[in-house]
Amino acid sequence: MPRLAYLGPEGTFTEEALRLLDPTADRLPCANVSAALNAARSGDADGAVVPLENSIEGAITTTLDEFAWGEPLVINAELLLPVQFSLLARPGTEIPHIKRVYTHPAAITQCRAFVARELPDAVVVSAPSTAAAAQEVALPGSPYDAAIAARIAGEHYGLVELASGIGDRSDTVTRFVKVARPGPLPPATGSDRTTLVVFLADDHPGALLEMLTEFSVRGVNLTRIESRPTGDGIGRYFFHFDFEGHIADARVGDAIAGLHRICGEVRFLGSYPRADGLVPQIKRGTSDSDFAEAAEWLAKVRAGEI
Ligand SMILES: O=C(O)C(=O)C[C@]1(C(=O)O)C=C[C@@H](O)C=C1
Repeated sequence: MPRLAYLGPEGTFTEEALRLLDPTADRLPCANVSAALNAARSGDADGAVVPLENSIEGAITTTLDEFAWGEPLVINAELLLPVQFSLLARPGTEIPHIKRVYTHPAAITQCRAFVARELPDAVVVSAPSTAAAAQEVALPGSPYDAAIAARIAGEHYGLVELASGIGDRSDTVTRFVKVARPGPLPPATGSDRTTLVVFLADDHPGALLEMLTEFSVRGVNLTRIESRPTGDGIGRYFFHFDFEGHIADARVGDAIAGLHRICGEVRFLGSYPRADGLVPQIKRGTSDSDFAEAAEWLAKVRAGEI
């Protein structure tokens, strides 16, 4: 049975995602995303499950940066989890008395309208995770009056639910990924996604356009692009890409090789089945057989046969 590290403690959305991704895995709760990924890197765990992006908040930047800088890890699965938040408190607490709320920063963004409307005077403080917030609020001497977390976290830590479905939108989704140390890749399924981190060789006009061209001319559809600071000064950025297809697909492999030729460093973060099952539209001239036929034709031309 694999042992998977995750953002804990028990009752986080990440735990729910892990249970759905691998129901039989042993679970190793960790204090934060970095600790979960380090457990996978060191071998304390066989892999880890971490949040990557949210339909309201956007990218989880800690995860993006860990993937770019730490010892390499590779994504082998993803999951889209609808997230619903509840306001949880110790028994006897009433909403008008809530002055300090504790929750994960991603939940703060997603419940902004509810907090502004129902808790206008409350201070909202960042917690390492939604379940860590619920666990803390359950302590008798806690400085916090309420937590925003999943209902299940309230049940787990003995809190009462004062309000449910308090997210600004009812259709919020968080995308989670399962990662492991580099090894054999999941086979191509026809409905796959690939993730890369790319560092520029040097800063020059058109550098971003040149990268995008590698995808565009091969008909590779991007599903996420993010720039993140390298830390080397204002204006210094690296890039995170998600796109349709598997590195085993000719158009995808060719685009990645093209980036490798023109960029400073390309870090491959995995090709894995898409959670939404969508099958990409293959643009004319970019299928595997189109690439094979063109390579055959070129070989003949070079051999003087055409
Ligand atoms: O705190 C949790 O429960 C998490 O699993 C983390 C996390 C996130 O990082 O986005 C996951 C889903 C929700 O969007 C809020 C928080």
